[in-house]
Amino acid sequence: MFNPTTEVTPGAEMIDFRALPKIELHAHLSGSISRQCLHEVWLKKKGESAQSVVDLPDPLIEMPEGKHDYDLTTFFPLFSRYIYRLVDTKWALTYTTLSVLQDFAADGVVYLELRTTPRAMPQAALSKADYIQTILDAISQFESAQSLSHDANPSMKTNLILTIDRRNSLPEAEEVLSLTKQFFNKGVVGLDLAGDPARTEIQHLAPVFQKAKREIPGVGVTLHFGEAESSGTDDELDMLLLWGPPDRLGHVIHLSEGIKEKVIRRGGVGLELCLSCNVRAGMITGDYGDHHFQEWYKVKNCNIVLGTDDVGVFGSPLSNEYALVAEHFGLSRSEICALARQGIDVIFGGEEEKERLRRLMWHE
Ligand SMILES: CNc1ncnc2c1ncn2[C@@H]1O[C@H](COP(=O)(O)O)[C@@H](O)[C@H]1O
Repeated sequence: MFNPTTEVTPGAEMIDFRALPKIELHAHLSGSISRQCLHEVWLKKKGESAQSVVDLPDPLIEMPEGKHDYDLTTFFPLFSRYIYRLVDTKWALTYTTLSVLQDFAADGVVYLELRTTPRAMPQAALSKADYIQTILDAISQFESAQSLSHDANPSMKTNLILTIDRRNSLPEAEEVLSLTKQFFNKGVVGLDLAGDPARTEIQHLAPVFQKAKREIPGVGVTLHFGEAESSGTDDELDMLLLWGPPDRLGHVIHLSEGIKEKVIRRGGVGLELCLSCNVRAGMITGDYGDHHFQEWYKVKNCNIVLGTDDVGVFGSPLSNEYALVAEHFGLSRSEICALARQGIDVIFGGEEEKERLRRLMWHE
């Protein structure tokens, strides 16, 4: 039923990148659904003559396997125009979430923080709170099945981060904050800022992020940071560094030298770097070897965590992200293991989970 993407390239020392225990902290739920899984949802809905798919092409035609060249103008509409029309019932949400969890676990992910934008589904009588509860139930179902299985692989722990979209009005963002409060310590561990970086008017969201840590002690804050030129101005990035303040930053592409210094001076900030997403969506100039991974890798007091962003769209599982780094930046086996372990200190999942990861992640 599930079909994890396979694109693992052997590294210099023949590391089994899939077996390497990995931490994934930057994965958007709806963008992580495989095309095969979307196709299965489409087939079921077609069979039921569901209204939402009457004029909706088959995912395997709309997003053929091998097509990964979405850019920032074609990428965001894919969700509103297409994926959200397929995933619009409780059944589809549960089915696709289970598939995403299965794919990450099969790829050797041992700790996952999935992020998602709470979305009401009025036609299915699902509120935003129901949306979150449905995903949390799927996670519990997956974790119970894992604990019963005789699989020798370490099990994958999953937590949820709720996304505030840059398009959100203040009341909409307040609602995400209050949902975070409602589900905090019940599977939700953090708050994210994401969405189309072309939307540059975001100052109105400041009070929500400033309130987050005050009102929810222990909550994690991660922000998409300098993802595009339009969202990489010093004005925006200086403002974002005051929001929370953030524990982790996503993408970190368009940063002036001054902002880079401020990030470094903070110390211990988690940097969620998504190589294939950035290269395939043309968010950086050049190819993998030109990725800013190489620059940040030299900075010793930040914690780099590789992420897939949207593996269903960009087609590169986390094991492949590690293989790419080994290949393009010449990391040895022990350096790859040390890189994978950098994520431990910046998870939002608590001390006990950090201890579990310290025990099970490879040292070399
Ligand atoms: C280039 N990478 C990215 N940059 C910014 N936002 C992104 C993103 N990839 C995904 N999203 C955000 O996540 C939503 C889909 O997942 P959920 O419905 O929330 O699970 C998208 O609508 C977008 O707002």
